[in-house]
Order: sequence, then structure tokens, then C-alpha cells
Amino acid sequence: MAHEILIVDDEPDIRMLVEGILEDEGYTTRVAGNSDAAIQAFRSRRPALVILDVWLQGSKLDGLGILSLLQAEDSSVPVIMISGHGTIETAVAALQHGAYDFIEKPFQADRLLVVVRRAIEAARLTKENEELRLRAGQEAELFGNSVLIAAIRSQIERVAPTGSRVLITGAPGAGKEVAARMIHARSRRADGPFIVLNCATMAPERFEGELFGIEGAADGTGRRIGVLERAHGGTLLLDEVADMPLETQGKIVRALQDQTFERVGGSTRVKVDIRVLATTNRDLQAGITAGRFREDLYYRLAVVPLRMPALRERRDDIPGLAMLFLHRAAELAGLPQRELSADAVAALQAYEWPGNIRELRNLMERVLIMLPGNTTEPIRAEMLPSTVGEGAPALLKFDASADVMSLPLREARDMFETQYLQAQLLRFGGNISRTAIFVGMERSALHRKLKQLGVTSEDRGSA
Ligand SMILES: Nc1ncnc2c1ncn2[C@@H]1O[C@H](COP(=O)(O)OP(=O)(O)OP(=O)(O)O)[C@@H](O)[C@H]1O
Repeated sequence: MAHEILIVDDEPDIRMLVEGILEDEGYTTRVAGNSDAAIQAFRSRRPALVILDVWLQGSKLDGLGILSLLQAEDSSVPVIMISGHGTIETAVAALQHGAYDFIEKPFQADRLLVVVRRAIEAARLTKENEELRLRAGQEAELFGNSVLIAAIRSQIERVAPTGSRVLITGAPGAGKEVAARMIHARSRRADGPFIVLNCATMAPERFEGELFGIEGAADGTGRRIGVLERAHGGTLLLDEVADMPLETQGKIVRALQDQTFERVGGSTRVKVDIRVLATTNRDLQAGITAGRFREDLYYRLAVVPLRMPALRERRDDIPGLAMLFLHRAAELAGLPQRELSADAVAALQAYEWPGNIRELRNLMERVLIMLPGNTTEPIRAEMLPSTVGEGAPALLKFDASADVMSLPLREARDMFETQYLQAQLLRFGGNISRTAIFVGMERSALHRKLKQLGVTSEDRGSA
């Protein structure tokens, strides 16, 4: 993305000179000749940087006055002062008031460009640090080795750089937000902001103010920047978009169409450049039929649809994810690393996971922290909460009880094979091909075997 620079100078020649130097380097520019125009330009959209003359003839406020106003409004935008001979002292004072640097007139193009580059880079790093802090613990990578998740990853790789809008559907906790973060991280906007608006938790009366911002009084008091503006140059995620009030849906359709909007209570149109992603765990088509969701908004958001599979559809991801979350939890809590025993893994794979990956992650953390002792002993199925732990062991343990001992070998073997294959099928979500590879049989031979043993599709877990 080209960085946009606001040039504030009362002399048209200097404005043109600076504009030319910056545009030759690929920056985009806006210009203002006095304090009113400068403040209005700054408020209508945040530039990446401001170049501000110390002395502005015929302007209500001079450079220092403008600087303090801009700093009060948004100190994350760096300001470079331009000073003439008689104004160096003021420029130095400006540094104490938060200006990034100053350059003296007449200046060399090279010197200007070096300072501009440094200022933008410094602002980027500050912002990045802040975002890293905010994002700590928020995943931007979809882990898992199953065929399903690998397919999602490759769809993301394909769609991320295109800038298309993507509608991500799937059950709660299935990783929709992670997928959205991954799209942003692999897009050309990766250096820009990633802003999430949670439509489910937003009170309807606050919605539009949050989305479009609020104009406030003429002197700027009470003005609030909305998420559309905060996401400029980056990505906006409309999380749980089905919960957006109908009236707001109508307004956002227009904003998506021409990337301009008005703040609540304002009349100037703000222009932005954002990519919009949306998630939902509801059926939006049903919402359209019921009149709860606008069809035109649906088609604007669902340019590329992406469905996140539930965890029970890709049970072969469970062992790896469970270990990942267990290791991370141990690291965070400063506890010794522990492994999972085979029966614990099987129990985890047999469970239905209504809360999907979020439930798995929380469970692994809870198990690790709640287990007594400072031991490195593997976690066994019986140590898991009973809802999870009771799922598998009956299928897995072939116990040589008296009953079995009274059977002829052939029948005992059939019994063992039935239980063994049922358990393996469950581990692989009923997928015959993957089970066959694991147990070392041809796919067709496994089919025949299952038929002969009378193992039906209900025994195989959901595919
Ligand atoms: N494939 C994955 N690899 C690693 N972590 C994941 C994966 N998918 C989800 N997670 C983790 O699971 C949790 C839930 O994921 P996320 O918030 O993306 O789900 P969601 O589908 O957006 O849920 P909701 O609909 O409830 O908002 C997060 O902590 C996330 O980091």
C-alpha cells in the first residue's frame, strides 16, 4: 500500500516541490495551506505522516498549534516540521512537543526522503509492537495435518493475495477467526491494521457509531473514529455478521460498494481503502428467506465462500492439536511437559467436540493444570473429564476375560478384530482409506473385512 502524506505549507511552491519529491518515490499526497484545511484533512482520514511548516502565514494556528492539536487527537501519526532560518528554535521546541524530526529550508530531496522513511518506519514499528501485544495468544495460523485443513490452507493461500471478500462459515470455535487472520497475514495488506467488529456483542443502538464513527462537535470534541476508518489500508472482519441490524446492513452495502461513508451526524464523505471479511455460524440463506439478512449484502460478502469444518469431521487432526495445546499450556504455566497415552488420544478422537478447537484447547489447559503432582507421567484416558474419557476405552480394551477365554480362537479373533477396527475407524473419522493405510491393509480388503465382521457405517464415526 502506498503511504499517504499530508503536506501543510502556506507557500504553493514548497507544497508542489515536496509533493513532487514524495510522489516520485511512490508516496501519495494531500496538501493543505492553513490550519483549518490541515485539521480537516487530518480528521477526514488519518495520513501515514504529516509534513508541517512551522510558520504559516494567514493561518489561524501556526505549526506548533497544529502539532499540539494533532498530537492530542492521534499521537501515532508522526509529524515532521519544516523550518526556515528564523524558526529553527521553534522547530526544536516542536520536537519537545512530540514532532518526530525537522528539516531546514532550503532542503535536499535526499534529506527529506531519509527523514520521511525513518518516520514512517518508526511509526510502523510502534504500531506493530502494540498490535503484537494485543494479539498475543491470537493465532494467525491454522494447524493440523488432515486433508480437510490442508485444503482450507491452500484455498487461503490462493484467495489471500487477491483482495476478494471472503465469507467464512462454520461452527463455533472451528477456527473462523484464525482463518480470517491468516488471510490478512498473507495479503498485500499484512502491514496494515486487522480490525475485528463483533456483531454479536454489539448493542444495536451503538452499531452505526462503532462502524462509521461519530462526527461530534465542530471543534472536534466528542468525535469518534469508527472501525471502517481504523481499518483503512488493512482488513475489517465483521465477526458473526448475521447479528448486524437490518438497517445497518443497508448502510454498509453502500459503504462496501464505493468505499466511502459518512460518520454518524456528519455530512462529509470519508473515503477508505479496506478489505472486508465476514464470519457466521448461522445459515445466512435461511436468514435471507426469513427477511433477517439482506440478499445484496450476502452477495457482496460471499464473493469467495470458505467453510471451516468441525473438529469431528477431521478427527485425525486431534492428536497433533491436543499435543500442541498441551505443550503450549505447560510452557505458559511453567509446568513440566507431558505426553498423552494412546488410550487418552483415542478417547479424545472419539469425543464429538461440540465446542470444536476452542473446547479442545481449553480442555488440554484444564487437564494439565488440574492434574495433581509435578510429574512427567503421560496423561491417561481416565485422567480426562468423564464426558470425554468414557468415549473410547470400552472399544479399545480387549480384555482377556473368562468369557473370551471360553471362545474358540476364530470367534475370539473376530471379536478382537471387530473392536480393534471399530476403534481405528473412529480415530480416523470413519475414513476407510486413511484407516486402511494406518492398519496396513488394502482399502478393498478392509472393506471386505468390515462387511464380513458386520461393522456398519454407524460404527465408524462421522465422516
Ligand atoms: N487450526 C487451528 N490451529 C490452531 N488453533 C486453532 C485452530 N483453529 C482454531 N484454533 C484456536 O481455537 C480457538 C477458537 O478459534 P476461533 O476464535 O478462530 O473460532 P471461531 O470459529 O471464530 O469461533 P466463534 O464462532 O465462536 O467466534 C482460538 O483460540 C484459536 O486460536
